[in-house]
Amino acid sequence: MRHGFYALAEGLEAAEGSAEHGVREPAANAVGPVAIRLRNVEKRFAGNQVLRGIDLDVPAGQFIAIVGKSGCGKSTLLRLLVGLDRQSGGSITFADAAGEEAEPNARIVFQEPRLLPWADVLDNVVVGLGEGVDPRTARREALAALDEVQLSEKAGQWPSRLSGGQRQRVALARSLVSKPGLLVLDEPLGALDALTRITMQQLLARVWRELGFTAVLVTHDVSEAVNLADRVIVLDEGRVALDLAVRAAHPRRHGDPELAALERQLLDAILGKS
Ligand SMILES: Nc1ncnc2c1ncn2[C@@H]1O[C@H](COP(=O)(O)OP(=O)(O)OP(=O)(O)O)[C@@H](O)[C@H]1O
Repeated sequence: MRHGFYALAEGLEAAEGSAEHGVREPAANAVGPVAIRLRNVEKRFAGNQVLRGIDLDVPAGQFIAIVGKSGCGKSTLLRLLVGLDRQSGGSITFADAAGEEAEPNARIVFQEPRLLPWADVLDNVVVGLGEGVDPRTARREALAALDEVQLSEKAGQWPSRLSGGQRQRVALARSLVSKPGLLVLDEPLGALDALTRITMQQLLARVWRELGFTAVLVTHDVSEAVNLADRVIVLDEGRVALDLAVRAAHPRRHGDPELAALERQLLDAILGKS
């Protein structure tokens, strides 16, 4: 399946993975948010069954979070969604707002920002557009993406001069610059301190509301999941164990009792009730 995934923009793992290099949608062809449909998705690694019979429908523009114990298959599922790996069975398809099958123009943000140390912040974002874009257009789009993450004043800075949170904002801008229809986030805030993490959650929530892509977030933090997502999926040994709607209005506040009750429900599903 061709995902329209542009590997280089997403860093070294993507470049060495099985994604198809050099395939991308220019920003002008942005598809808009895509709906995702998984049917009976299975994944095995040399006889080790990691994902089992996953059926999931994600409407276009929804923000879902995936939580679960270590090793339950969260990252494996993300890698299938962006085309870095292929399922062993079942199907994954994407559709545009009109319901027509579409390339998702998927991007992924990892826990580590994976910036190019020899390029300044602006050029690190330009990389997200891939090759063949007019340099002036590329610069303009990269500056707009940096503005979106409130980092335009660092455009000429080296990555080594940035804080961890700022580097992760550059990585986010690099993913946003091509106007993805699907943004996949693999523990993107996991390496940040608690306060920076909350600030970044607010930024992510705002960016998602403004740009309207479909988002799939993997996190170990159930509080982060209920603060950001419309819906939280609990994976257990490669199966969907719980599919929980989060209806609280945005902006959400940490400590809100409604969210705390959902957190409790998620922890019970992940750890088992004692
Ligand atoms: N390329 C691979 N080859 C073989 N086994 C793999 C490969 N990738 C993942 N696995 C196995 O699949 C299982 C699920 O891994 P995955 O990384 O998806 O879990 P996870 O839920 O994301 O874990 P964590 O929360 O610790 O990051 C693990 O047992 C892992 O060892």
